[in-house]
This record gives sequence, structure tokens and C-alpha cells, in this order.
Amino acid sequence: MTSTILVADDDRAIRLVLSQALSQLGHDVRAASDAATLWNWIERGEGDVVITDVVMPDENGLDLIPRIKTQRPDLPIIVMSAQNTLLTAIRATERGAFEYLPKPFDLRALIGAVERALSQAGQPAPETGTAEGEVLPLIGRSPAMQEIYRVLARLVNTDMTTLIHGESGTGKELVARVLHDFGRRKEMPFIAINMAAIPRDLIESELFGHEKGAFTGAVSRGSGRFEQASGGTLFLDEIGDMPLEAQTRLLRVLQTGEFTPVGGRQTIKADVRIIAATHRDLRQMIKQGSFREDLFYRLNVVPLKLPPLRERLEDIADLARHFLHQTEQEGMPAKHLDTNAIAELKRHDWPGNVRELENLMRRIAVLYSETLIDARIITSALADQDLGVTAVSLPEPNRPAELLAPGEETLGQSVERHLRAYFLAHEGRLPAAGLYDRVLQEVERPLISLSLDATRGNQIKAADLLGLNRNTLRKKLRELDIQPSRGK
Ligand SMILES: Nc1ncnc2c1ncn2[C@@H]1O[C@H](COP(=O)(O)OP(=O)(O)OP(=O)(O)O)[C@@H](O)[C@H]1O
Repeated sequence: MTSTILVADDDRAIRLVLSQALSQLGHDVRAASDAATLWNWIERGEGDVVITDVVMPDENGLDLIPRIKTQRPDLPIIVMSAQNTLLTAIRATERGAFEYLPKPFDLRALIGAVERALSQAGQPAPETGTAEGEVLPLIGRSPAMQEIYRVLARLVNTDMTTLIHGESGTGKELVARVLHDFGRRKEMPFIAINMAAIPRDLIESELFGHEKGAFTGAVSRGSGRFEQASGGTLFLDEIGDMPLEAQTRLLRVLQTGEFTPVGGRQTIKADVRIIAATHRDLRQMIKQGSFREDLFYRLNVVPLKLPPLRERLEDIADLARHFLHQTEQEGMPAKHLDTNAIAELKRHDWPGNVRELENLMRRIAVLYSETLIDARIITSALADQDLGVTAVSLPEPNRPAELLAPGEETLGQSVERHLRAYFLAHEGRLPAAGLYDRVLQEVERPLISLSLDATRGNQIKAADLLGLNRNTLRKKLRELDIQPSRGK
């Protein structure tokens, strides 16, 4: 059966390409260069599918959607746009577009969308309605991010369990927040819990709560994150670090929709949307027996893979400007990046991903007085960062650390776990300035004091062990107020 496809785009080339491709498939194509013509056809009851651009000379295509929906609720609308932001994707979807395609689009993707639209025509789109903020929560227009926006726009108004995968600092938590803030649970709490930051034996009570007397120290009943997130979203960060017993319990909640507090008998209904995230290869962990396969499939209903920053270099300039602008809004003087600075940023490998870039821009805003940032400043700020990278930009947790502490964790991992919890406790705000020195002191104190213990208080031997000059060690002892006691 021949279907009629209505196309509206002020770009002649696009009208031509679409007309040719769709006519070849046997469709009848009518193409207009403005919204008014398209509207005329729709009012007259013509067309089986609409493909419309957003920015047209007479009207914004997004504003047309609600009118079309009122007049012809069953007519599927495919929106194409060069304004490739998350908000365009979300707005198109929330107003009832059948599909959103960022420009430039792959013709096959468009044809696929038309075919799906035709096969589903006549079925009303689900009711939607989300926030209309002007803020752009996610920055980046790379094809990889476009794909994320498309999936997010489809996901926001569902309760589907989502698993976000990506290296540290790629924006997993931010994406989880977007899903919450733009979804129908937005008025209810968003609760995040980081499995790597909580002692393993406390995870179950943190998640599900506990009854009084459930374990030593449980002096009263305590609510867990599932209860606190009720009606809202529960973000399970670093799900790969969840112990197997807790995984079994979580799986049961996902299967039954109910949970039982530790030491309790009564079940409680779990009304939460679950979003999980990990930087680990869960499939590999399944093979090794450290992650439950059945839980993986329950969580991985909709997978989202956030690309590392080095694979979307085209986003770096926008992100860097965005972070500089943020510091400006916090009262720092305005700064701009010149083209060489951007080129220099693109040369870096970004092991800490967007977080590393954010920290770099913040450091530049604070430490450099120049208004125009050039390549030299970038190089120097990146070099500073290499000296203190663990304090500000956290390394990938599974990167081999030099110092192996006995037990499961390397020293670097346990410090990182601690720092993560510390940052997490600030709930999106920044801790007080001077963090670098504070963190180093925290590490320095036990290092020096334990080295002195190991050498039975002998400062000469301790200095040798540490590889410090003896005077430097004495100075440190004074600064850190450590009392060396001989012959311990
Ligand atoms: N696309 C983006 N646009 C703007 N800011 C971003 C973007 N992606 C990440 N960020 C910022 O980068 C920082 C790190 O992001 P986030 O904490 O979400 O990463 P993550 O993947 O959860 O990291 P981790 O695995 O280490 O917990 C945050 O300050 C976040 O706001």
C-alpha cells in the first residue's frame, strides 16, 4: 500500500534526499519548506507520517507537535534537528514525537524510523510531560552523545531499570540524575549509594534497613536506601562492587518488588526506579563468578554506554567552556580559551574523563590570572595535575597501584574508596578549599608514624626507610605533631 509521507525542512538538499529515498521505497512524498504548508496538509487530513525539522522560517517544528497531536493524534511525527542537545531530544519526545533524529542523520536510521512509524500508526503515543528547564544538564554534541540523548529521551518517562556503563568520570551519576530530574518521579527523592564506599558487611542494612537488634550496634530500627528512595529513584553506583549475598537479595527485590529489612520478617513494598552504574566489565565478572548473571540481565534491561572523553574529542571545547562558565558564575573572573588551548586539550588522553577536564578548568580558573588561556597554560596546568592527580582527579580504580597493602585492596584503592565517600558526602557541592594539603597530611601522618614504629622510634632509620632527609623528617614530625617514642 502506498503511504504518504509529509516532509518539512527549509533545507532544499534534505528535502531532495528524503524525497528520492522514500519515493524509491514506493512512498508518495510531499515536501514543504515551511511549517505553514505542512500544517495545511495535516489539517486537510493528508499524510500517514510527518517528518519535520525544528528550526523553520515561520515556526518551530517542536511547537507544531502539540497542534498536530490535538488535530491528528494518530499521525506519527519524526523530528530531525541540528540543535543537537539533550533538551531538544527530550522536548521532541515529551511533546509526543514518535522519533527524534539528530542531524546529520543516517538515511538508513530515518528509513527505519519511517517504517516503524507506519507499522505502528494508529496506536496513540504514551502520555508524557516533563520539566521545561533552560539548563542543559549534559554537554556535548558528538555522535556518541547524540545516541545517549536519543535513548535518554525515550527512557525518562518510563520506570525501566537502566544499567549505565562507563569509565570513571564519564558522567554516569549525572546521567542517572537526568533520568530522575526529567522523569515522572522528579518530585520524589533521588538517592545514590556507592557500593565501593560502604564496608561490605554493612551494604545490606544500608540498602534494606535493619530492625532493632539485627546486629551488634543496631540499637534502633534503621531505614535503608530503598525506603528512603520510596516513590523516587535509587542509584546503585559501582554495582560491580556489591558482595554476592547482597546481589542475591537485590535480585529478589527486583523479582518480587518487595524487600525485608535485615533481621526483620515483614516485607515492604519497593516503589523505586533502579538505575545502576559500573566501570567494571560485568560480563567478565560473571565468568569469574563474582557477579550474578541473573541479576545482570535484570539490571541490563536498557544498557547505556557512556563513551570515554578521548573517544569524543569534539565535545572537549564545549565542555571546557561550560566548566569555565560555571566558575564564572561562582564569582571567578571570566576566562576564554584560544584555539591552541583547545588543540592542546584534545591532545591529552583524559584518563579521568570529564571529571578530569572539570577539575583542570577549575584549577585554571583559580590559579591563573590570565583572561585568555593559551596552550602554554594548559600544558602547565596538566603538568601540575600529574603531580597531584590522586587528590583531585581520581584514577581508574582498577589501574595497577604501586603500593600493595595486604588484603584485597591496594593502598590506592582504599584511599580512593575513602575519597569517593568523602566527595559523595558533599552531595554535589565542593568540599572546603585546601583539600590537597589536607589529604596529603592524612596520608603522611600514619606513614611517618608507622615507619617510626617499624624502626622502633629510630629517626635515622625511619628517614632512610622513607627516603627522606633527616632534617625533613624532623620538620614533618613537628608540623604533624607526632611524638616519636624510642624503643617501642
Ligand atoms: N556530558 C557532561 N556535561 C557536563 N558535565 C558533565 C558531563 N559528564 C560528566 N560531567 C561532570 O563530570 C563530573 C563527573 O561526572 P559523574 O560523577 O557523573 O561521573 P561518573 O561516571 O559517575 O564517575 P565515577 O564512576 O567516578 O563515579 C561531574 O561533575 C559531572 O557533572
